[in-house]
Amino acid sequence: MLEAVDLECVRGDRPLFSRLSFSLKPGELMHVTGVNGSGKTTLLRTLCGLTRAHAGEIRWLGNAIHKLGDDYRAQLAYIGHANGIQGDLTPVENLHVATSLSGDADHARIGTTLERLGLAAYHHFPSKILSQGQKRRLALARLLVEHKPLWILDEPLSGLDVDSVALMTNILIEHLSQGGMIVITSHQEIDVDTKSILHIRVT
Ligand SMILES: Nc1ncnc2c1ncn2[C@@H]1O[C@H](COP(=O)(O)OP(=O)(O)OP(=O)(O)O)[C@@H](O)[C@H]1O
Repeated sequence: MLEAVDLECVRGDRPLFSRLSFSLKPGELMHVTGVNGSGKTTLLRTLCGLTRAHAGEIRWLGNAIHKLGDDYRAQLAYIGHANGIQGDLTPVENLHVATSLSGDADHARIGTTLERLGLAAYHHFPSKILSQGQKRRLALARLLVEHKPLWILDEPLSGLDVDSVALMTNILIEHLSQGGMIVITSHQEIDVDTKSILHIRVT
């Protein structure tokens, strides 16, 4: 379980949010919403341990994440605004590189994952020739190659066409049905079972 207790974040000298508390259990998705600049990315980066909270604590399975360090980071996959794709490498090579530090990555799944995400035809091409939406799909493919219980996703649906949004939604639902947890920002609705969705708005 992921918990935030009385979290407060400040950027520069501007307070973004304070006294933010929630808990996210296996099989649950938290949809973070808010206007541009309200602090959604800051919240996600703080939950990953990449940005320090001004006050409060984040806990994973009851332990403060700053004490768990790498043991916590090994449990999560973070996909931010940037796709983190190396243009001269093929999609397969990119997935190898992106998941190389994951002890539990299943490289045998790379082929079927690229097929599922509609990228099989680009197997041998450098990734720089992919369109923006295809690059986003390649970035998201990492989720299916690694086996991380916690996905923290910043606008994963941005730039995706209608079919790709539906595909990605199915992937999110599958992860939840396997006991995974998801924290996600999106300016669009996420079509998952309302019983497993928590809404949080930063203002
Ligand atoms: N390194 C930084 N130093 C100072 N201020 C920052 C820094 N990073 C972000 N900010 C400020 O913090 C605020 C929140 O930024 P953040 O990226 O978390 O917002 P957001 O809700 O994700 O926005 P968007 O919907 O536009 O992606 C913004 O006003 C931004 O200018």
